[in-house]
Amino acid sequence: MTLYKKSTLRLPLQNAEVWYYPEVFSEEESGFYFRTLQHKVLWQQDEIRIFGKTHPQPRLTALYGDNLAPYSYSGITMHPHPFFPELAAIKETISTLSGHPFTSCLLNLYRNGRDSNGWHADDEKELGINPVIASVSFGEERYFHFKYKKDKTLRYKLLLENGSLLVMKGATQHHWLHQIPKTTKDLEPRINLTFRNINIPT
Ligand SMILES: O=C(O)CCC(=O)C(=O)O
Ligand SMILES: [Fe+2]
Repeated sequence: MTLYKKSTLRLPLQNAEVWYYPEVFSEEESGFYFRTLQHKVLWQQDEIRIFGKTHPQPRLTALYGDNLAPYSYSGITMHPHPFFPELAAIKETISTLSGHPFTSCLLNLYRNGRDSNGWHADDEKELGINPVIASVSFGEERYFHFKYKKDKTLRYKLLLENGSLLVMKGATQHHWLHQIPKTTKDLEPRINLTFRNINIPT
């Protein structure tokens, strides 16, 4: 990565600290990482339980980590694979830029516009009290929606562009939900990487 020159944007969300960094990676770097991740990541499709019925998760996922800490959400427990060089290089770039270390990366592959990620907060106890979540996007642009927990009419959305970084920190996960909605638009695949600190349960 060359020196980061683009202006960062702080999103106007109350009781939250969310920053958007466009073009952290150039088009060329983003294309390289998209292709490498698409082929090298051990993608899986888990079954999730919603209202007692199981459904295949509407996207592919994978977990990579520096430690063996498992990560559980929506009734799924994921076990990490070790980092490979290109993924470790992205982690280093994002740690340096955001000023935070990360142990783990949860990846999402949205194959087309029908793949999605429903309303949730990244508030699992393995993440600690005020987690820093650093989310990188490669490939197709998708809308990212926020909804305030106490007043569901308070909403915000932004387009996550190829090569961008979104950082959520502070009290964000306590007060806001987020999602990647489905769309009927004919979309190309998108890869998202969310860097996190996942602690070994005590
Ligand atoms: O794909 C995205 O940008 C969001 C992913 C996400 O919210 C998550 O994995 O927790
Ligand atoms: Fe999330």
